[in-house]
Amino acid sequence: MTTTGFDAVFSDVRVTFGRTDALDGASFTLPSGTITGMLGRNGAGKSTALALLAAFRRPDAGTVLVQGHDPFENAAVTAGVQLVRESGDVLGDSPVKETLGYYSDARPDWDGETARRLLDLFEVPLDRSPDSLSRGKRSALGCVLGIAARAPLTIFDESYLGMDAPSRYAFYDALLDDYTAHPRTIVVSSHLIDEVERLFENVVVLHRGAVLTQTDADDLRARAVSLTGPASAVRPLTDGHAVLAQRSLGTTTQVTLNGPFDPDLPRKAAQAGVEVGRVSLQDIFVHLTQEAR
Ligand SMILES: Nc1ncnc2c1ncn2[C@@H]1O[C@H](COP(=O)(O)OP(=O)(O)OP(=O)(O)O)[C@@H](O)[C@H]1O
Repeated sequence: MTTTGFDAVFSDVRVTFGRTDALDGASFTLPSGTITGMLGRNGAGKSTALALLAAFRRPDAGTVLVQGHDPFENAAVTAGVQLVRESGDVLGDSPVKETLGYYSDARPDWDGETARRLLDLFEVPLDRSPDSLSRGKRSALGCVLGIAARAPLTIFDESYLGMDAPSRYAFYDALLDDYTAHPRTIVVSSHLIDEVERLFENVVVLHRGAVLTQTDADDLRARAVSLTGPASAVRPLTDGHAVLAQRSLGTTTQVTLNGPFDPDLPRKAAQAGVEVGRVSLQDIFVHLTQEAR
């Protein structure tokens, strides 16, 4: 691979199915050589956006550029884009090893040794057909193909949901290892945000076809904190802050605050015996999308 990955730019993209706007003026960027989490509730437009990157269709309005070019019917671009969907893009009724041969011919940066090592790790037999495998093994096959293709733009569209938890964690580790050794642009869409958030450097949150926020993952994490302690000590610390959530157990209260924060908050909290904690991306995502409703 001669690049650290393709970048992609969506500008005011609209895709309509009948009376549904799957994408409704979505604009965001996938920077080259980063892992971006594509988040959104059911029906937010994630799969539609990812299918545009893979040139499965053209937008009805706006532009999608991959490495500066319209990917649609552009073989030079699509040769470098790998979309892994849960349904899998494999030769369903032929042995897995034939799919490997197909990828080896079609993908310029294909690494057959990595594919075989990971298929062995996930215990996917080479002589069985994908159609005869369990859902989890089929998902694992798709994920392995996605990693071993080493495409400059690699997209995992909830491709690992069929896998059990140990297999999913093995996939996240394998993806990070391979990405570290061979940087490229990766997009991961998922509902399991708690599990995958450690992968993300950037986050795009889609909501009803539009971009709610696009940001560095650490900036998004820093947008909220939790305060836990006796209700009487926590309450004064919330003054002047937006409270995203609040819950109490006995005399202990936990509030989630949205920034910007009083720079003195950590000192005041320590003095009051209140614990300041991180808020997971999953919780921030839930708050963001609830607010947007
Ligand atoms: N082929 C299609 N025909 C009709 N409507 C569609 C089609 N594809 C998507 N849609 C609609 O477009 C909207 C966005 O769908 P999309 O699959 O992109 O969302 P998503 O964020 O991937 O959802 P999920 O997390 O549930 O998979 C939804 O309202 C969906 O019903």
